[in-house]
Amino acid sequence: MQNMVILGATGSIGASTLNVIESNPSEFNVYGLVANASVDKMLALCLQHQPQYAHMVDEHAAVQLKAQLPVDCVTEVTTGAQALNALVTDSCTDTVMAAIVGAAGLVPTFDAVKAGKRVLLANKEALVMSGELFMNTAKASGATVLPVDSEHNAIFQCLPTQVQGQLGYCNLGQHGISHILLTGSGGPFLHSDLSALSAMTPAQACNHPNWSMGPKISIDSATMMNKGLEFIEARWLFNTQKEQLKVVIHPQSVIHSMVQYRDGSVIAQMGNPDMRTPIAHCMSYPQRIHAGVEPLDFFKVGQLSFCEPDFSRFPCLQLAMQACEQGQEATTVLNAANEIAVDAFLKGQVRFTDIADVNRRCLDSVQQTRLASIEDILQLDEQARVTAKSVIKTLN
Ligand SMILES: NC(=O)C1=CN([C@@H]2O[C@H](COP(=O)(O)OP(=O)(O)OC[C@H]3O[C@@H](n4cnc5c(N)ncnc54)[C@H](OP(=O)(O)O)[C@@H]3O)[C@@H](O)[C@H]2O)C=CC1
Ligand SMILES: CC(=O)[C@@H](O)[C@H](O)COP(=O)(O)O
Ligand SMILES: [Mn+2]
Repeated sequence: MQNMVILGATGSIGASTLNVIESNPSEFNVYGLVANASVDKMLALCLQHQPQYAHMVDEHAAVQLKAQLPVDCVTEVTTGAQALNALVTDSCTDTVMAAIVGAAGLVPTFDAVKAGKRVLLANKEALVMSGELFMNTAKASGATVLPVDSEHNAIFQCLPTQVQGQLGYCNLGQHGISHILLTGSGGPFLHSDLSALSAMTPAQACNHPNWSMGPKISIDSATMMNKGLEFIEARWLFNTQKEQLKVVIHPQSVIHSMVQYRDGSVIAQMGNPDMRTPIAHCMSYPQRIHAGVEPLDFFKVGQLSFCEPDFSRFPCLQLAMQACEQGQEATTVLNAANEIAVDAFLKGQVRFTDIADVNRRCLDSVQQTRLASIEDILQLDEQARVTAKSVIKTLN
């Protein structure tokens, strides 16, 4: 029985994870649930799953949750950074699902890695901000990091077993691998008129053709910043050189990514677009469990198609690839700027096309700094947020 802590329990990945646990009750126990401020959702989850701990980052939300839980409930409600650290590093915690959205997920995820836990990584922003430190820390602590993000999980499944055990420091060339082919759907605006993009609404941008996800990642898919963040994520997980990583647009999201070998073989992982597959894979690795996912029906799929990304339609993808080459300062700044720009777009404060402009202007301001610790990274993240907000003020 694995005791699981779910960071981001009230979100889309949180819900899929709890669904996989429900399908496999003898294998997993819900030990801790973590969210920010969604009291009603957390209350329902506590009543259903009876975790040992329910942690709310928002203190006010913790007080409300405590007041609403029945007195005989087994769940202890906690709040505060120390309690969150205690939960992810608790000797009873076996596995941490890292599914808080954005930079807010970095500290608890990193703490779990430092404590040598089995970490199922959905929170790609944590790696974008701290990739080198994150993977080095995992190696030093003995933590097992397993990629939940559908593409990275697919790549992982297509790699030789030996390489799977060397995440962060594997040498792909030594295993006959020539390229990693990172697939992306192209999002809801793949075929839209370029002149129409500036007027796209948050509802249109969140309307992903294949996946049902939280708002931030949905907007990132529409700008293809998601693929850019995933490019950086892949760079750290699979220790890739620039020329080993290619982005391929595949609108059906049936192939979730591929690994191309020197001898001409290409190994792909496929399945219906349902995050319960990669989540279940990580939860049970190296075994396989039921995920509750419909088997892929090739006769229904019919056709698979592919094309090259167009940077004039998706400037955010190009910015992320550029930042990846520049280094950790650039990827941290770009991630922070993007979080601010996406939030402003979702609130109707900027246009869809402004997201790339804010990101570009923040990336242009990047200076060389020393990022030796998580504290250094968080400080740079904070500065970049201030810059992004001031760039937004100059728009319109
Ligand atoms: N959804 C998907 O299919 C995929 C998601 N991912 C990645 O997984 C992560 C989660 O995505 P998704 O589930 O879609 O996001 P959602 O928006 O659906 O959920 C976000 C979760 O994070 C919590 N949260 C937000 N801010 C904070 C904070 N400051 N402190 C603590 N918790 C916080 C939310 O709590 P509350 O409800 O209280 O606000 C909620 O539980 C992202 O990094 C995303 O890129 C990767 C691949 C696929
Ligand atoms: C499900 C998942 O992993 C998302 O990151 C997904 O990849 C988003 O779709 P795009 O390929 O459109 O970015
Ligand atoms: Mn993905």
